Parts: sequence; structure tokens; C-alpha cells
Amino acid sequence: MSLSRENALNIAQVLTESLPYIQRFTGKTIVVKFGGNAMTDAELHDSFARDIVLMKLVGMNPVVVHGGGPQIGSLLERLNIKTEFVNGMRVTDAKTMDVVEMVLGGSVNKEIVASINRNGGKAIGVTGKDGQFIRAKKMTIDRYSPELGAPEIIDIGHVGQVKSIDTEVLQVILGSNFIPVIAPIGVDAQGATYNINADLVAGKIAEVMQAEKLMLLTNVSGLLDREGNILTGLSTSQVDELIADGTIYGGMLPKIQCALDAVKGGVNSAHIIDGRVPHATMLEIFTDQGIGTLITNRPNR
Ligand SMILES: Nc1ncnc2c1ncn2[C@@H]1O[C@H](COP(=O)(O)OP(=O)(O)O)[C@@H](O)[C@H]1O
Ligand SMILES: CC(=O)N[C@@H](CCC(=O)OP(=O)(O)O)C(=O)O
Repeated sequence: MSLSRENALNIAQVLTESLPYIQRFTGKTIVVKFGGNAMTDAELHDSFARDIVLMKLVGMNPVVVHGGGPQIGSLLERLNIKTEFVNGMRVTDAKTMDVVEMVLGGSVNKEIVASINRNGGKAIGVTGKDGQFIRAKKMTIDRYSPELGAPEIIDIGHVGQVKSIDTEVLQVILGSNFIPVIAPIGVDAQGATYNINADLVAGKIAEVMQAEKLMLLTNVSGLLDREGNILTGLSTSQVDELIADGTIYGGMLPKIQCALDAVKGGVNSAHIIDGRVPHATMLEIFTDQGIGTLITNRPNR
């Protein structure tokens, strides 16, 4: 079948458009957090894996961090274990922690590894327990209680925040040309296991690896205002106002916080993008069609 002149030009246009991006990002580390709806749809799963393989093939160093909130939720439901979130964090008792580790370190991690490998990449799956590379400490939530009319500190169980990342494990994996696929489980000096929100892990890894980009794939088209418009190029103080007036809540809180922290810590840009769009990662990296919310140290661009 021969190609029409118009089609040929369209295809050539897309391919040449990608050239400056390939040149700019070759050799750079790009941390991609895979989560939300994109993870539960087989087709999107596959298109994500292909994007990661392509990035690797043209010389970038993709590092995948994944979530799995919906998958944890459905196993907890099957086991009749009730679950709740405070400020976007799952309250995690000992039983819940077992399920979280089983799902994140087991089924979800291996499914992503398998789909990257199936598409011609070489992925290795790890949790923060491997080589103890994600050191965690307990997280508590400090918030204002309208009922008490005073601040309160809430214990949310085995939920961690990232204390430090030992990059050696990642350097070994990247140095051997594999693609690391990381489950957000952390460990403390005593060997206790922590459930860490995947966005927080992705942000910290991007920071310690001094990544070029942090990409957070989610199940909305970006950070939205109350009318549903995508907000982009925001300053830290504008974000603070949106949190204070309730426009940003729940799962968007850790996402926006880690994006801000990452760019403050030296990551060039952070992007909150719509993982429901097939090839969202590729579109963001290789084309002029920036999608979603961009956060940089240079607001209002
Ligand atoms: N201002 C906002 N813009 C977009 N989404 C928001 C906002 N505030 C809260 N959210 C909520 O955050 C969710 C995304 O977080 P989360 O469900 O944890 O995603 P993921 O599983 O991808 O990490 C959205 O589906 C939405 O319900
Ligand atoms: C403490 C905490 O909330 N941990 C998350 C870890 C998984 C995650 O972050 O998954 P998503 O990115 O898909 O939401 C959880 O238990 O759901």
C-alpha cells in the first residue's frame, strides 16, 4: 500500500518534531510515576510500556515509580478489610500493610515489569526494601480539627515519608542498561516496613537523581480549578492559596507537594498529566503538545 503525499508529510512532521526533544533529553534521567486509571486499563498499560521502551531506546534513562491505590483497594474489599484516607494517605494498620506490600511489591510491580519486557525493554522490579534503598520514617498528619476547634495530630499507622534514598541500587540497574520499576515501599533502620504514597517516592527519587523531568500520570487532565480548567505555570504561593481554599484536596495534595519539592530540589520540571490519554508519556516528551500541568521554578511560562 502506498502512502499519500499528505500522510507521508504528516508522519514525517511528527518524526522530525521529536528530533530536538531526543537531542535534548538523551542521557537525561526522567522519572515517571504511573498510577490512577491508566494502570487498570490494559490498553493504556501497554501504550505506557511502549513509551518507556522508546525513551530508553533513544538514550534517555527512564525510572518508573508506580502506585496501585485502586488495586490495593479492590483486594482489601475482597478480604473485607475497611480502608480510609486522611489527606490523601491510606490509614495503614498491620493487616492493611501486608496487603499493600503484597499488591505493590507483587502483582502490580511484576505486571509493569512484564509489560515493559514484552514490548522489548529490559525492566527490573524493586521495592525500597531491596538494598534498603528507600529509607522511611513514620508520617503523622498534623491538621486543624473543626470539631475540636484546635490543631490535632493523627496517627495513620504504618504510613511512611521518605527519609533518604540510597541511589546505589538505581545506579547499578541503570548502569546495566535496565529500566528500574519501583514499588513505593520503604523500610526503617529497624527493618519495619512502611506504605509510602507513590508520588512522594517519585518526587524524592527525581530529586536525588537530579532528574530532568518528573512526570506524574494520573486520572485527571491535570491540576484543575473549580471550573475544571487546567492550571499550569503556578508559583508556590498560588498553590498554597489553592490548598487553603480547598481547590486542591485528597490525592492531589501529595502530588502537588512533591512536584513543588522536586523542582525546588533541582529537578528541571514537573508535569501532572492525564494517564487516560494513550501515549501520554510520549506526547509530553517527544512533541510540542505539552499536556497537563507544568510546574517549574520559573512560574507563568
Ligand atoms: N484541584 C484538583 N485538580 C484535579 N484533581 C484533584 C484536585 N483536587 C483533588 N483532586 C483529586 O485528586 C485525584 C488524583 O489523585 P489520586 O486519586 O491519588 O491519583 P493517582 O492514583 O493517579 O495518584 C483526582 O482524581 C481528584 O479526585
Ligand atoms: C500511604 C498511601 O496512601 N499509600 C498508597 C500507595 C499506593 C499509591 O500511592 O497509589 P496511587 O498512586 O495509585 O494512588 C496507598 O496505600 O494507596
